[in-house]
Amino acid sequence: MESFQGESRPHARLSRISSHIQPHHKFAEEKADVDMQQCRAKGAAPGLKVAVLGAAGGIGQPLSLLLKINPLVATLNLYDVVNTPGVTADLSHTNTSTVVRGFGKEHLDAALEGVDLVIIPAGVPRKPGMTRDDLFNINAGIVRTLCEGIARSCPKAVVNIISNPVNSTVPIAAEVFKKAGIYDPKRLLGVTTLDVVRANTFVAEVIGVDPREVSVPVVGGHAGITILPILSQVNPPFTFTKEETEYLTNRIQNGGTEVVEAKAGAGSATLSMAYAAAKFADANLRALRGETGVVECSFVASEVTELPYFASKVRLGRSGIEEIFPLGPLNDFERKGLEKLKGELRSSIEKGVNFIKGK
Ligand SMILES: NC(=O)C1=CN([C@@H]2O[C@H](COP(=O)(O)OP(=O)(O)OC[C@H]3O[C@@H](n4cnc5c(N)ncnc54)[C@H](O)[C@@H]3O)[C@@H](O)[C@H]2O)C=CC1
Ligand SMILES: O=C([O-])CC(=O)C(=O)O
Repeated sequence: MESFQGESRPHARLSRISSHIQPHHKFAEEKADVDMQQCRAKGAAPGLKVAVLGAAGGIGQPLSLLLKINPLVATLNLYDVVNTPGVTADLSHTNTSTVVRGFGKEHLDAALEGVDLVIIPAGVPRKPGMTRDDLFNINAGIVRTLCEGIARSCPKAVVNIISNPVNSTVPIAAEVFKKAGIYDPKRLLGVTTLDVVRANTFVAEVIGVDPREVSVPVVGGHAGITILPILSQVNPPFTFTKEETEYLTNRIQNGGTEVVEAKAGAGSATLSMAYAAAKFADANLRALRGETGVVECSFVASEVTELPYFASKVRLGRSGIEEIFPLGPLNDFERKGLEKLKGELRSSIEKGVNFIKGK
């Protein structure tokens, strides 16, 4: 069993080095509580504290790297049940001002203390032939345990859930927070950004523009037909043929499976997911810092449809979600897709809720 809590931080003064030359895993537990401000590198913003739970995984590692180079992140806490010392030591050598601290299995509460944004990519990924729901039995318990830690240590944090099946893990997180009496629907967001990233990429290929200039809302949930791209609302505006619409919808809905099959047993999307999660985290952080007009798609507690959770465009602010936008005008194809997804999405949501309510 791994028990690790260490930190790596920039040294503002040479005289401090002596206290940092011990191997990371030898750091005493209380050392992690040293005042961060006094050790922050010159020029570093007194910024936000972010925790990644599952930081040593396929998503966790590149996501942590992208957060380490985000100037809005002052402190980055890396938590995993294995391999955090190595990932922490490695990442700490990148010369950005973000302070990196590593936490092993027994130190969940310390990893979460005072954190503003928690990102959860912990859990098992799919292998070919599996659905995301096949991950429920393992990942539901992992998400529950981690959310219980959040309730104890940083009940006001904004929480981004990546662990699959997102259609169930977000309701699981909500029920854990309700049980603990700290639930705030504005602060709980399922990460569906990869669906938007894929939609923008695939659409850009069809219409022949830079993918960074394309914006497609993707609504519903994050599994198969519950992923519903609203191609009629693409920006820049474009009219797709029936064939293009079917091809793009199918490719976006099955983007995850495309990667799972290409990786042939070695896991699911990690690099594109880390990119998407870092993009979504950056939006959350900018909003927490007071930037206005930050809009992203996310799977959240919602009244946009009759379902209790639904992904759609949300406006982020200083306290999490400030506004959930209605779906806007849909064409026939999209209206049918919306009706078709509701049954599956409802049962995935109920499965998550019942996992905590014990039904
Ligand atoms: N929302 C989305 O769009 C996407 C979600 N995913 C999901 O993200 C999850 C992680 O995927 P990968 O990083 O590829 O898997 P991975 O197996 O490479 O990494 C998972 C990490 O979680 C850690 N872990 C396991 N139990 C833990 C616990 N109790 N506390 C903390 N850490 C724990 C493992 O030690 C491992 O380092 C999977 O459930 C996958 O399906 C993947 C891609 C896209
Ligand atoms: O497909 C998977 O299992 C991982 C995932 O959620 C995605 O890539 O969208």
